[in-house]
Amino acid sequence: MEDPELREDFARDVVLLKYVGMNPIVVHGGGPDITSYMERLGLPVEFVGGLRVSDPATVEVAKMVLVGKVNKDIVGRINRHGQAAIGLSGDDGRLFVCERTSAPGGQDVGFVGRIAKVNTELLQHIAGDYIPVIASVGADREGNSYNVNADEAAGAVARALKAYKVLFLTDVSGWLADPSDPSSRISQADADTVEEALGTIAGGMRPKLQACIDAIHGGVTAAHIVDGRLPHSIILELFTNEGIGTKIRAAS
Ligand SMILES: Nc1ncnc2c1ncn2[C@@H]1O[C@H](COP(=O)(O)OP(=O)(O)O)[C@@H](O)[C@H]1O
Ligand SMILES: CC(=O)N[C@@H](CCC(=O)OP(=O)(O)O)C(=O)O
Repeated sequence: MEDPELREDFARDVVLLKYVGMNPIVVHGGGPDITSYMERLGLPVEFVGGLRVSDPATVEVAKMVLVGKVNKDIVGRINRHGQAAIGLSGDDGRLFVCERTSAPGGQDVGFVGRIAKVNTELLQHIAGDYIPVIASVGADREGNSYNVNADEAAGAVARALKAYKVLFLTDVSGWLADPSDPSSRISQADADTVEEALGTIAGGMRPKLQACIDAIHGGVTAAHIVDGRLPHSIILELFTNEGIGTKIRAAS
């Protein structure tokens, strides 16, 4: 998603899903953009278990970059391809109620939020006519702002809406049995197998797999991890028999 041409293909594909009668909802992060602005401001960048350590200054940058830059870029592209997109963050219409969370193992990572509640009524209202595009930030009931991992946000939205499917775009070909071997993609797994493996998973794949499990346990039929570097990856995953990434389903 760092490549403008891929972002353009993505927007075109989301519009196509709407045209064929689906109600797509886009939830996005923008970790590399946040990192680049933090570096420009001289702020230290640190991740624990795939989560960015977030002091109040980091949360402020994350909010500015995700809501002001990344969200508007995606909204603009979808609009230009012929469907009206509505940009939202967890703050708008109290879409997300966040709670402070910690990294796996309990390590404090600052103002990193998990999503305790999604305002599904608002989303259902909007998603019938428009394409909601949601930035992964929000606040708690006291008004403290949180940086939310985009996979956690996407999983929570899918679960709350009991979406038919949730797709996670990333920068690898899927869940890899060996992270250093791109050819070791696991094409299908059930949620119990993923749960057993979770303790061994490092980096950004961990919140992604956790979000897949949460979505499946919440009634979502399938969660897919898809290579966002491939043009039209979401169409290929949805409309080909083979699929291109990792598909996770409930244990049968
Ligand atoms: N077993 C694994 N399979 C795939 N990726 C893994 C695995 N373990 C760690 N990773 C790392 O997780 C990263 C994807 O997570 P992340 O960078 O957060 O993705 P995104 O920003 O696309 O949401 C990969 O680029 C890879 O470095
Ligand atoms: C708490 C936390 O880690 N928040 C993420 C939010 C953005 C994100 O998830 O972006 P990607 O989808 O590009 O990884 C961050 O600050 O990077």
